[in-house]
Amino acid sequence: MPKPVVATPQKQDLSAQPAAKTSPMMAQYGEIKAAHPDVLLFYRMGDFYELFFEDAEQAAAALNIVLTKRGRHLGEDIPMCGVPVERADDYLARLIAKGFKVAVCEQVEDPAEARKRGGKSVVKRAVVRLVTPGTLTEEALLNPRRSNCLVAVVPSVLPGGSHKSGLDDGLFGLAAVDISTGTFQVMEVVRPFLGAELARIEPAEIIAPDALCQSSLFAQAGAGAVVTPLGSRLDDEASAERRITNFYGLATLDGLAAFTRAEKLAAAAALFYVERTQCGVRPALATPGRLARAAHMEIDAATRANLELTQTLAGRREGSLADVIDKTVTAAGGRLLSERLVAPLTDPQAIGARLATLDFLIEETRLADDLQSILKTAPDLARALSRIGLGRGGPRDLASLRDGFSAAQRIGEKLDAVEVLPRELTEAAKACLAIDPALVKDLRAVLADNVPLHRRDGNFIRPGYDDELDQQRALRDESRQVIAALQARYCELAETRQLKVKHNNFLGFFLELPQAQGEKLLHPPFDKIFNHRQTMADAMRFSTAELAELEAKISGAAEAALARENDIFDRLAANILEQGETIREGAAGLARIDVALALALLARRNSWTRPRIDSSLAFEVEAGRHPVVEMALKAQGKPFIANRCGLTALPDQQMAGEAGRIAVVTGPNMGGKSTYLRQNALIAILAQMGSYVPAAKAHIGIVDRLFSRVGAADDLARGRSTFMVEMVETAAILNQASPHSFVILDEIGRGTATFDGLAIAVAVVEHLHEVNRARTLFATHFGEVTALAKRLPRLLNLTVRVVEGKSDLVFLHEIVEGTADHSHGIQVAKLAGLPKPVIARAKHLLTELEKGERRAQAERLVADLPLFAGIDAPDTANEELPPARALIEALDALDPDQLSPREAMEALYRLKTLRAQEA
Ligand SMILES: Nc1ncnc2c1ncn2[C@@H]1O[C@H](COP(=O)(O)OP(=O)(O)OP(=O)(O)O)[C@@H](O)[C@H]1O
Repeated sequence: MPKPVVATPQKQDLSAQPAAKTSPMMAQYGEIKAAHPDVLLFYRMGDFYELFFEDAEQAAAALNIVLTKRGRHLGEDIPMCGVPVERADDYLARLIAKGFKVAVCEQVEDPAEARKRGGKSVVKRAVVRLVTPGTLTEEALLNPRRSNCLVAVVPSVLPGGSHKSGLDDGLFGLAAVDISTGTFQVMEVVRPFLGAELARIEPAEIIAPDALCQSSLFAQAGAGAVVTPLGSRLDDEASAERRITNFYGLATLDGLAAFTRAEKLAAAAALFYVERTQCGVRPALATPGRLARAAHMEIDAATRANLELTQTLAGRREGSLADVIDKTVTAAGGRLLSERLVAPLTDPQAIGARLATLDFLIEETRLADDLQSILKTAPDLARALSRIGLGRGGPRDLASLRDGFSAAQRIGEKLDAVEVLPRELTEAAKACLAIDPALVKDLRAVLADNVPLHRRDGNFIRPGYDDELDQQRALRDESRQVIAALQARYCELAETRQLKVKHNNFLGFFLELPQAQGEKLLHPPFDKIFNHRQTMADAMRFSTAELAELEAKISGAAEAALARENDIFDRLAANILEQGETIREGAAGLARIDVALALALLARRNSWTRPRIDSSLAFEVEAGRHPVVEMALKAQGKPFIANRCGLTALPDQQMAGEAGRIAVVTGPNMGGKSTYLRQNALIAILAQMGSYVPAAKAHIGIVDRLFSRVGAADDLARGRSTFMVEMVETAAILNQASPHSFVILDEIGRGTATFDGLAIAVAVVEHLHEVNRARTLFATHFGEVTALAKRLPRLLNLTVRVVEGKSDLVFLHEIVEGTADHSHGIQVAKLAGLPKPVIARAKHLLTELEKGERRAQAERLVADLPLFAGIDAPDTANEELPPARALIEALDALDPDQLSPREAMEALYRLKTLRAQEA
């Protein structure tokens, strides 16, 4: 995980030194470094980027490269290290991954120009770009299948402003920009949801006002991103609007979505940072779209991590749900699939539209296969376009666009030929066909078959395309032939066969031959023709007047040819950028098709079914499976046992209001309880992202929020023990879950003393049943909790079946109604290989305990206590509402999208008051 980059004051301040003591180059370095104190400065010198002073020390340590020295400053050696320009991307990637930021400083004039100003003049240099984790564009620095977002977080009310609750309870504007693809989204979010939103976006970098960065906010909700303080450079609302309109060349913001103040501030902050890091070059960003939070299933950061949606708890993609379901064939498709997975929809109609696409593609297998094989030829259009937009594109990016456009065209035509298409595919096909076919033609005609990565390497324009270029190339190549002839002639003259014509940047063309033969050329008559240039360990180098003349001619022709190639490149790039928006939409269309094809293929191959989705509180899954565990078992040749889950409350169980059921799942360790809990949460996620699901049948009433308390990990970095983490997460659930939520709780209370744990588990179940009324799966080892079913009408007891053999246990992994008779903990311990004497002793103790008083006490705790002690059961609508219920209803009545910031603030205060009453 990248560490936050902290400004490191540099020891040297060269700009403050008397000029006489500092070389002109070091003075220039000092001046540039002073303007970029908190980043590593890559200072271009010829074919290297050099780093000096502390930058050199830090980079050498981080990159494991040699630290040398160059000259002296204030009587001390200047530490230096360097990376070759050719391999700079690799080194940059490693530095960025370690949390550094880098300013790339280039020579911005020809050294010849500098020489004209006098012998001691230094070549002009300038920082052309700041490379930060959230503003990357190069292929080598990016993960192709992950988006790379920069997120600006701006509080609606700044701390120290008129409102005391600026940070803790406030409203935030959030702007997420991915300059590698040009996407830009803004939203407004209240403090309790900020963590979930950041966890969804998984930003590479967060920028925020200083006060916010210094607060504990991002330590809790930063999703591991590098956090960059914005300093005091925060616009007011009017300047924010101006910044946005200026960026897009618009007269007003009216044509875009109606943004709130916080959203405008965040969008402007993001644009400010993008312009700053790109040193004034404007990436081709889409205009910001507004994201309504309520449109997505809310999944908090802990739940997202625990369910291992896009990465496992160990931080790897293998073994995550995304890894198992991702059958996309393009990088953009992979990114979109992950985005959908972490933001399942809540609108049944929108989900239905996605499912209709899958229905169609599952039916039309031939067409689906054809489309997928075309898609396999489509490179990453969005990222190539973005690099071209930033002037960082190379010939391979043009080739990617050419191949991508032609794939889009073929896919568009194929879909267009189908009579009745689902809406999503009609729209995607239209977007694909909107890309101007002339562009493809042009690119095909212009680009050579094999093109280099960098423009500087030349030879990317097809021979025969441009007369002038062909002439320059002929001249260049002819001269090369002349050189070959010269080599033969000089061999004769020097009476050796070992003479070679070579080239380097320092000498240009030169002749090289072994020292033994070279010696002779230093003397008459040879020295009239051959001018000695260098003596190496085992070779000597010479030049001749004729070679120098040719050198000038060749480099002139080569330079002219390259300049001509670059002119053609620029013209093409300009044509492409003119259609940037259309191309981006076409690329998005291809990604949507890729995702649909991938999900259709997944459903077809694994016999997944179409879920029924509506706005009820249903939760009925027949023969559900855990996709990741199933896949892992399949690899070992073992079957996965499918299980039913029914949490829909019967009408007569709902009492005064809507509610779902709670299933208490008991059973032995290793029986499959956790798998069962997670698989049902994953089925809800898959269904709402618009995928078929691993079940024989599924009916899911929209889940608006998904909560989980599973797994146990200390959060020592934040000073929380396992039990504390467990309780914090449980508190969040009990305070926030509603009947429309889905909750999975695994072994609440196991992290503390038995009685405390049991008491907490019982109280939590009661609260969930009476107050939250959410559809819930509650796994526990406290068998006593099952007794609650006698008192709580919507409670259901499930257990995992095991068969106890003579000497061991057989796990059937079958979930059935009922309760576990005992926990089999000792048998599992035996299976795990605990020493025999320990097992024997434990068995003995267990018998004693089961006979004893403690057990009876525990059972009484659950069975004999007054019904719902401490909880006011809201069983008639006319009774005065208990405050927690009132709070939930007040929350339910709110529609955040309809509130002005002021109304939102007022609502927040109302809620706080209700909460205070409850306490
Ligand atoms: N439905 C199933 N079909 C086949 N194998 C399963 C099934 N469910 C679980 N398993 C296997 O059993 C193992 C244990 O499952 P799981 O972790 O869910 O058990 P558990 O009851 O939660 O255990 P504990 O109480 O110790 O946490 C899994 O790793 C998997 O290999």
